Amino acid sequence: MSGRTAVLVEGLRKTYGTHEAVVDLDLSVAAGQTYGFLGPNGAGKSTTIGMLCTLIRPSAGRAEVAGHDIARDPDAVRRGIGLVFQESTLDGELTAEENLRFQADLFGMPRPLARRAIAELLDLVELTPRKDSPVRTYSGGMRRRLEIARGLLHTPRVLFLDEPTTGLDPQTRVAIWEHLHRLRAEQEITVFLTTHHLEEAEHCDRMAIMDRGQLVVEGTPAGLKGVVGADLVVLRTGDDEEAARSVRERFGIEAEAGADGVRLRTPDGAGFVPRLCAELTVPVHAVTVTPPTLDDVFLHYTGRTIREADGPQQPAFGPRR
Ligand SMILES: Nc1ncnc2c1ncn2[C@@H]1O[C@H](COP(=O)(O)OP(=O)(O)OP(=O)(O)O)[C@@H](O)[C@H]1O
Repeated sequence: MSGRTAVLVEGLRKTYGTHEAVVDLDLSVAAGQTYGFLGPNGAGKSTTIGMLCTLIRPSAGRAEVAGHDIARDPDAVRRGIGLVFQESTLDGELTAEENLRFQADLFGMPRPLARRAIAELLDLVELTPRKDSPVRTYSGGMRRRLEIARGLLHTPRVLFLDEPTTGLDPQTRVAIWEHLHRLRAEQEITVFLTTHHLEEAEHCDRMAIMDRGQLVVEGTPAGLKGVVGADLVVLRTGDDEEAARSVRERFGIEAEAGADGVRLRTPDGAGFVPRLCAELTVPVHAVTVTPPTLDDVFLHYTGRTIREADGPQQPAFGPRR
């Protein structure tokens, strides 16, 4: 593995009985990248992280993380990684500082080094003013920030985050991402995260879409959206049926009149709208142009949206377990 590769995965597989949770996964993550695994519930994201962090034994295949083989040298892998789980594993009765000191002791960090690292990390996640309060008095966002700080305490080369903002409100999600971006700017670290939030995947340098244990497609968020390639244009007109017919006949573009107006897809929506308005003989009241989203990408490759794949019982942004 080259020095610039933080995670290398070859033919990784996990089978539970007859159920294939992860199927022949191949992956390479360059050092210093923020890499996202996007997929619905049950796609195999947590199982993959579990294998990469040496917590779950693969059924087949191999992987190297932070320069070490997960099967041959699990202790070295563990020293090289930080891990933030979906569920909180903080001790609510201890303060932030005590939680971090406990972790530093687990890693056998010398006391003066630990003191310095703890102070710096509490600053990084802006918890210094509350460092002496018991964690049970913290909000969900503060706990998650503390968990991220704890994952970083032993200066890992790769930080794994399993659903870092699940269960947090939208404002707190934004704040967590501000912290992760600052972290990236201040430390040479690879961040590997799982998510089923589309907007979270947008923060990644590269990402993989996973579904039913398989890697569906991999690339940059912009590159993946480029594959879908078409903006969604929605028109409100004086006569939507007539407008849709006109779009089909004059431009040869598939257009449909529905409850929210006339919908069509075209590669350069903003460039197309002036031509469209000039050609249409019916009055145009409103036009919206929406670039492709990662959900369009998921739909393009799997035939369903992430929300459909998550199932109707799942709240869009709430805790799932
Ligand atoms: N210990 C286990 N025993 C049996 N099946 C399991 C086990 N762990 C996971 N699975 C199954 O493997 C599949 C992948 O699960 P995994 O938790 O990796 O998915 P995920 O993409 O992380 O989903 P979520 O976001 O809900 O955690 C699921 O169908 C799950 O039910």
